[in-house]
Amino acid sequence: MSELFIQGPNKLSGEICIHGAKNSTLPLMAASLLCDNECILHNCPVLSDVDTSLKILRYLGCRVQRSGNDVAIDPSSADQCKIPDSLMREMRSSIIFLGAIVSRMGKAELSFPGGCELGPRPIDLHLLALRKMGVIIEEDHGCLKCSAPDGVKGTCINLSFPSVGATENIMIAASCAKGTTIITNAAREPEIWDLADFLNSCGAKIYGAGESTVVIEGVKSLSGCEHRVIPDRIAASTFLAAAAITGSTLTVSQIIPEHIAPVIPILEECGCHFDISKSSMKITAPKRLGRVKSVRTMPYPGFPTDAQAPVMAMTTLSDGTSVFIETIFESRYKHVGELLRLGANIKVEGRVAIVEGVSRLSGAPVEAADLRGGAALVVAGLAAQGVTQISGLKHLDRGYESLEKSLASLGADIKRI
Ligand SMILES: CC(=O)N[C@H]1[C@@H](OP(=O)(O)OP(=O)(O)OC[C@H]2O[C@@H](n3ccc(=O)[nH]c3=O)[C@H](O)[C@@H]2O)O[C@H](CO)[C@@H](O)[C@@H]1O
Ligand SMILES: C=C(OP(=O)(O)O)C(=O)O
Repeated sequence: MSELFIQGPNKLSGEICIHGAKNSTLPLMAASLLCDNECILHNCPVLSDVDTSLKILRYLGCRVQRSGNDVAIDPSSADQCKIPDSLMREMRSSIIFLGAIVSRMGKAELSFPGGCELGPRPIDLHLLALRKMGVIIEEDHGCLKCSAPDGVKGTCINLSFPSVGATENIMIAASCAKGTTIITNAAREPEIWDLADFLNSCGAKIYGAGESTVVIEGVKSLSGCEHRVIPDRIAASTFLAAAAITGSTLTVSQIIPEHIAPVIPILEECGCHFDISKSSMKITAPKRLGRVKSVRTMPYPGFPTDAQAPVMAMTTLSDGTSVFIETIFESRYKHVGELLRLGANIKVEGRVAIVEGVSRLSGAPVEAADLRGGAALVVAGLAAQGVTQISGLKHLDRGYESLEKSLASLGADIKRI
């Protein structure tokens, strides 16, 4: 298996164009199954999770074609309702196909999804909602056998937690349901808004996406459309953290600055300065970062849990003590043990991590245990003295397109061997 070798420290400079959002692309690909004819998605990142989604769509009988960052999906020939366990295990987003398959085929058969191991990641909210919408779901030895003999029906669903995936599954299932669905305490992440934008372009009637209450009036059918995926706010946040820890000035472009707004005040607190324009921002980092008092992960518009690890890596070289509180996932500190190998000083107590900034990190062999934990190791490695050797790249390849090429183009000494 290949590994990343980073020789640090090195400043970054220039401009990085941010790729399309993984967490938008995947639900959009699932939603395209509902359409009567071809959908074209632009700005799809080249990632292993996108490959997995393409495999699932092919398995279901769709004709799919990828050309660079454009993906064409023709679902008119879809005739299967099962997803094999091996594909379900590849990523969390495989579960988002459930609402789409059962809505289109009247039945679906799949198993529990994979994805980053961040502690328990149940799908009870997805299943509860779909059951309320008239879907019969039998759980048998890890297999979910689902059918909707009378079709999927609109209803009122109050989510006990604003789950991103559950909100997406309900929106997709509800788009062609009989009647109106009202989701209260819905997730408000930008990816929810992007999904609604795509479905509405296909003829759906979704109102309020991005707010806590989303109303979906079921329509008879959806046509295809052309859609551009929104930029990846977590990839952008990762590059900002990388610029900050290396004391760099960097322009991050092809972004929606508003989507990164929850991360900016944390970087400003550390002493970074921002020049923000319509679709880009320039970060200027100080020689030595200050500490950040506390970072609490929260559903959007709070600080994103997906940015916690890269931003924590950034604070390992801060002057002072930074505190992190992870409220979304039970076990999202797997990067801490690896950051300690690089010389960081971090203590974890349950959901709280306390980072005592050190004046120097030194390169060492480390292993990524999950996607954003891997990104944290890259951020730290860019500022560490000597060689940081990172294994476990399959996680990074799920979420960052050509990461080492992008960083090398900005001045980092980084190679994949
Ligand atoms: C592919 C994708 O878009 N992944 C993102 C999505 O994951 P995902 O959609 O899995 O995240 P959720 O918002 O559903 O999960 C948030 C919390 O709700 C809990 N929960 C969720 C569903 C459920 O049925 N029952 C339940 O208890 C989870 O265990 C977790 O503690 O949102 C997360 C939170 O922003 C991000 O970290 C992931 O990058
Ligand atoms: C946790 C993540 O992804 P997934 O939900 O696909 O595991 C992530 O993108 O950080």
